[in-house]
Amino acid sequence: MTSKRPTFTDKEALDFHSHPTPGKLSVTPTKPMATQRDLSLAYSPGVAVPVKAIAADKDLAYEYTSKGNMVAVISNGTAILGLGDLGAMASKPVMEGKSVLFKRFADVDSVDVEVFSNDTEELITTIRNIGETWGGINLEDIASPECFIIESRLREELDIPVFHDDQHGTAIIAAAGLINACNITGRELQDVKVAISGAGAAGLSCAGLIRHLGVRPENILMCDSRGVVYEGRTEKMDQFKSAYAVKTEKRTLTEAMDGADVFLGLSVAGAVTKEMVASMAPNPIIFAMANPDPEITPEEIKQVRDDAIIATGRSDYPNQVNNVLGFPYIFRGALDVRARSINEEMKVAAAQALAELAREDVPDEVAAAYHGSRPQFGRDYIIPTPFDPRLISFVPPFVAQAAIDTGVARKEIPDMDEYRRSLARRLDPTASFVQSVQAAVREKKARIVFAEGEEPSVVRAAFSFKNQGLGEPVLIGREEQVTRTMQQMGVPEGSLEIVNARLSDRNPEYTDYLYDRLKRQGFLRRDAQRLVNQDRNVFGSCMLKFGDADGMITGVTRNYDVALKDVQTVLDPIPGRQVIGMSMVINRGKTIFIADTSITELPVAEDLVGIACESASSVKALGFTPRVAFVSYSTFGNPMGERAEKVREAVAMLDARDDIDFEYEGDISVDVAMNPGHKLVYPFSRLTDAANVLVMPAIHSAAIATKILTSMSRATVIGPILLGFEKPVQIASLGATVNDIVNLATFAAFDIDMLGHIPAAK
Ligand SMILES: NC(=O)C1=CN([C@@H]2O[C@H](COP(=O)(O)OP(=O)(O)OC[C@H]3O[C@@H](n4cnc5c(N)ncnc54)[C@H](OP(=O)(O)O)[C@@H]3O)[C@@H](O)[C@H]2O)C=CC1
Ligand SMILES: CC(=O)C(=O)O
Ligand SMILES: [Mg+2]
Repeated sequence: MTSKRPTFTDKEALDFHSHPTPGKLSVTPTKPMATQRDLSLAYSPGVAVPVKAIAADKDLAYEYTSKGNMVAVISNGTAILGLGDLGAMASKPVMEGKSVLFKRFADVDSVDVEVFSNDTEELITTIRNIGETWGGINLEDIASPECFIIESRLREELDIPVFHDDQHGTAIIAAAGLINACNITGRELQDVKVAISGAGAAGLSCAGLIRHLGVRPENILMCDSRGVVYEGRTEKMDQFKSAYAVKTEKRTLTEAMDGADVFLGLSVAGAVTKEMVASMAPNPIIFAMANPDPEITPEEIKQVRDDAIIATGRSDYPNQVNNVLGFPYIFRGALDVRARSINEEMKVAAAQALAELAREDVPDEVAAAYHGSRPQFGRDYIIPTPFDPRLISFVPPFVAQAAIDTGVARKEIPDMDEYRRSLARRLDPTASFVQSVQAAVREKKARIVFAEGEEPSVVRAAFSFKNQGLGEPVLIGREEQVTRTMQQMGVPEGSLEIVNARLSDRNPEYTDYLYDRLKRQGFLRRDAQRLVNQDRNVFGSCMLKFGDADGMITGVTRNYDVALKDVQTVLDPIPGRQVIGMSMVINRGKTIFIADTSITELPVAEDLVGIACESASSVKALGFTPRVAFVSYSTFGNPMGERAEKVREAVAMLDARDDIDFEYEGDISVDVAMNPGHKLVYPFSRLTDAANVLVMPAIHSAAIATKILTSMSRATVIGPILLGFEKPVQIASLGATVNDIVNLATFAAFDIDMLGHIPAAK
C-alpha cells in the first residue's frame, strides 16, 4: 500500500502547540464563583467543612474534591516515545498530549507532572508523596529497567491505580490484536510460537500478558540487542529479563523467527529483515510496533509474504496497535469504581473487550468515523481504530466489572446498562459530528476556493484542509505574494494551487456573464471587468458559477455584509429557497441550531417560514431530527406583542401547508422550548421533546443569543453556516481562526443545500 502518512510542517506543529494559547490544556471550574456566597462556600470559611470530613475519612475526598476523576500523567523524560532520554521538561508536550487524550476519549480530567530526577528512589519518594491526591497515576516514558521498580514499588505503597502505560497499555492492545489475529488464522493461543524483538518496558510486559492469556512460556522467545534471552545468559541481563529466559539453542532473532507463528516488535526500526519474515510459519502474525518507524515496513513484508496479518504502531496503515486505545478506557473503568489498583484481570478484561469490539458489526455512525469506509473484521481490521465512538461505552464496563469481581473496587455499579448509557453521553459530540461530515466530504474530493489566498491564516487553513484529505483547495491571489506567505508558514512550495484573478484566462467569460447581469444596474463592461479582476470574492463566485470550483470560503479579511454583497453580485438563491445563516451550538452533549443568525434583519412571517424550512431540512441533512421552535418573548400568546404576532402568523402559515414533515411549535419562549418537561404545563404542545432548532424572531436576537453562548459558556459554535445559495459559499467572521476556516470550508464541500430541502413557500 502507499503511505498515507499525514503531512504537516515543523512550523505547523509548533504553531499548533503555541496558538491561540501555549500548550494543550487549561483548567475549568465546575462551580460558579460569582457571588460572595460562592466564595465563602468554595473557600474560607465553607471549605473547612469538607476539610474536617476528609480528615475524619480520607475516602471522602472522592465525594468532595476532583480526585475521583483526576489522573496525573507522570514522567521524568528518560524514554520519550522512541526519542530517548531528553529530560523532564522536553517530555511535557507528550505528557500534556496524554492528558488531552484522557479528556477527549474518556472524559477523564488529567494533568501532566514532570519530575526532574533520574534517581529511582527519589522518583519513587516524590510520586508516593503526591500520589494519593489523584484518582490514579499514569506513568509514562520512564526508561527500563527502572520503570519496573518504580511502578511495582508505587503499586505497593499507594492505594490508587498506578499504571505504566508503555508497559501495560501496549501489552493490552497487542494482546487484543493477537487474540483476533489467532481467531482469523485458526490458531489457539496455547499453540502459538512467538518471537519478540525488544526486552524492555513494552516487550517484557507484552510477554507477561500473553503468557497470562495462555501462550506457553517456553513458546515465547524474547530477543534484545544481544539476541535471544536464554537460560544461562549473563551478558546484559537483569532480573526482569531473567524471568523470561527460556531453555533453547537459539541465539539470534533470525533463529527465533524461523518457524514462528507470531512476531511482536517492540525494539527499533529495521531490526527485522525480509529473510526473517520469509522463514516464519504459514499465515504469520507480524506486529512491528516500534515507533515512529516499525521493525520492518508492511511494504517489505508484502514483498516476501502474501499470507501475513500485519500491524504497526502507526495510524497510516491498517491495524494500528497503539496504547491510545487503552489507557483512557482502562482508567475510566477504574475511576468509576474508585479502584485501588489496575490488576491483571482488569487488563485482560480490557484486551478481551477491545478484541470483541473489532468483531462486532460496524453501524452507520461508526462507519462515518472510519472516513466513510465500513471496516469488516478480517486481516486488515483486527482492532478498532482510536476514533471509534463505541470504545467509551464498550470497554470501561468490562474493566469496572473486573475490578468489582476481584475486590479492588471501592464502589459498585448498581445498573450496568445505565452506566453504559452515561458513558456514551460523556463523549464530546462535536468531534464525532465533525468527523462524520468530514467523512462524507473526503469522498467528494471537492475543489474549494479559498478567496483570501494571500492571508496567512487562510494559507494555513488551505494546507490543513488538503492534508486532511478534505478536498482540493484553490487559493486566489498573486502568486509571488501567496508563495511568500506559504514560505513564511513553512508550507512546501507547489503544494497548493494558486489562481491569480488578474491573469486568469477565464476572465473574458466571467466578465461577459457579470456584465450581462449588471448592465441594467448602471455597470459598464469595464466595471464588470474590474470586479472580476480585482474582487476575489467576485472572481471566486464566478469560478463556482462556471463549475471551475465546487465551493468557496471567504470573510476572513472583510466584514460579513461586504463579503455577502460580493457573493450576491454573482450568485442567486436557489429558486424557491431562502438564504439564511444557521449557527450550530454544541454544549455538554446537546446540539442546537439557531437561525437566522446572519441574513434577514427583521423577518416577516413568510421569512420566518422560509428560515424554519431551510434550517429544518439542513438539520435533517446533517443527521439530526429537527424539532423547530419559533421562539419569542411570549409563550402561546402570553404576552401578546407585535413581534410575537409575526411569529404566530408564521406558525399558522405552516399549519396551512401539507408538505411540512418536521415538528414545529410557537410562539414559545426559549426556556419553555428547551425544557423537555414543558408538556406538563402545555400538554397541547406539538414538540415531542426539547426543541433543537430555534427560529429567532429577528437577526439581532439570533446573533446576540449565539454570541452570549459563545462568550459565556464552554459551548462550541460552528457557523453561521450559510444556506440556500445556488452554489455553496461560506463566510467566516473577521479574523476567524484556522480551525473555523477549515470547518466552514468543510461545510462548503459538504454542500448541505444539495441534500433535499423543503421549499420556503408552497
Ligand atoms: N505501539 C505502541 O503503542 C508502543 C510502541 N512502543 C515502541 O516499542 C519500542 C520499545 O519501547 P520501550 O519498551 O519503551 O523501550 P525500552 O528502552 O524499554 O526497550 C527497548 C528494547 O529494545 C531492544 N533493542 C534495541 N535495539 C535492538 C535491536 N537492534 N534488536 C533487538 N532489540 C533491540 C533493547 O535491548 P537491550 O535491552 O539490549 O538494550 C530493549 O530491550 C520503541 O520503539 C517504542 O516506540 C513502546 C510503547 C508503545
Ligand atoms: C505510544 C507511546 O506511549 C510511546 O511511543 O511511548
Ligand atoms: Mg509512552
